[in-house]
Amino acid sequence: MKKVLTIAGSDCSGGAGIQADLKTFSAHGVFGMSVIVSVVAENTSRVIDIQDVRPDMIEKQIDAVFEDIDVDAVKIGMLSQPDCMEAVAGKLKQYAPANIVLDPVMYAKNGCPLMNPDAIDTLIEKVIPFANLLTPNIPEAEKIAGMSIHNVEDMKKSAEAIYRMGCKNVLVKGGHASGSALDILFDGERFYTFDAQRIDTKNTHGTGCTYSAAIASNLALGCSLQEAVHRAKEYITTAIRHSLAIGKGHGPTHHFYELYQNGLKNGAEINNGQ
Ligand SMILES: Nc1ncnc2c1ncn2[C@@H]1O[C@H](COP(=O)(O)OP(=O)(O)O)[C@@H](O)[C@H]1O
Ligand SMILES: Cc1ncc(COP(=O)(O)O)c(N)n1
Repeated sequence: MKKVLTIAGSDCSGGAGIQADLKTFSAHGVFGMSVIVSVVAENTSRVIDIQDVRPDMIEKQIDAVFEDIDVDAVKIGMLSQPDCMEAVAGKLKQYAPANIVLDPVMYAKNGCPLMNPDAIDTLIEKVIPFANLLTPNIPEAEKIAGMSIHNVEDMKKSAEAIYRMGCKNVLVKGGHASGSALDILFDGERFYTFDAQRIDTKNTHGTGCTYSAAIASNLALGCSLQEAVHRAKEYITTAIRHSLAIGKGHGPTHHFYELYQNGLKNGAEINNGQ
């Protein structure tokens, strides 16, 4: 069985973070493992408080996994402070795992901050260079690239700027744009587009977590990057289409193995081109 690790924050309400990642791993039939970087008291409406795990404890969790188990892919989510980022970066250097997918989480869907804005330089200098794939949404791509994004051309320009920071591939996600749900992948040479119908729902808590965890699962299963993103786009579109009206705010995506299989069989209306 393929083994996939998430290094991220815990969402006690179950829709995002570590919890979304582990549900996504199970739906893909891979063995999920987790290193908790922050404990977040949050729900579908608000973030109440964040307690970061001590950096040496983050390092020890990563050691515990890697000294014992071969890891086929790593998904990295919420890293709230520079010292968490440095702890993770040091261990990525030490263990050099394959297939690192980095989702640079900055805000929850309700607008609450999950990353200290002063940590962005550390993210860029210390963590981004380890990523095989970075998956910013539009506000995150704007912050990292230092530019504003108004259209697809701007998404492409931001992807090029972020690529130059040392990650091997960049996927700028269009969930925060209007029109169809269009994502742009840049591999340093060419752009690839992954487009799906926008689903009219407020229940998008955990979409970015789910998507990056699905990409990491597909890479662990041996897919090429383009195939991994294509399949993950089908997975996230199906998970949003069947998202759950749980809680009073932005409800979570739905992870359900049979649903995933049916979604794939029915073809989840994904167009990918170049
Ligand atoms: N309402 C929607 N309908 C269909 N796809 C969506 C919708 N909202 C987001 N997506 C897709 O979900 C994935 C996650 O994107 P996004 O919501 O931008 O990330 P994040 O959770 O990091 O803000 C992307 O593939 C995006 O295109
Ligand atoms: C612990 C944690 N990590 C990440 C997110 C953002 O989730 P998303 O951008 O996928 O809605 C979150 N709300 N909580």
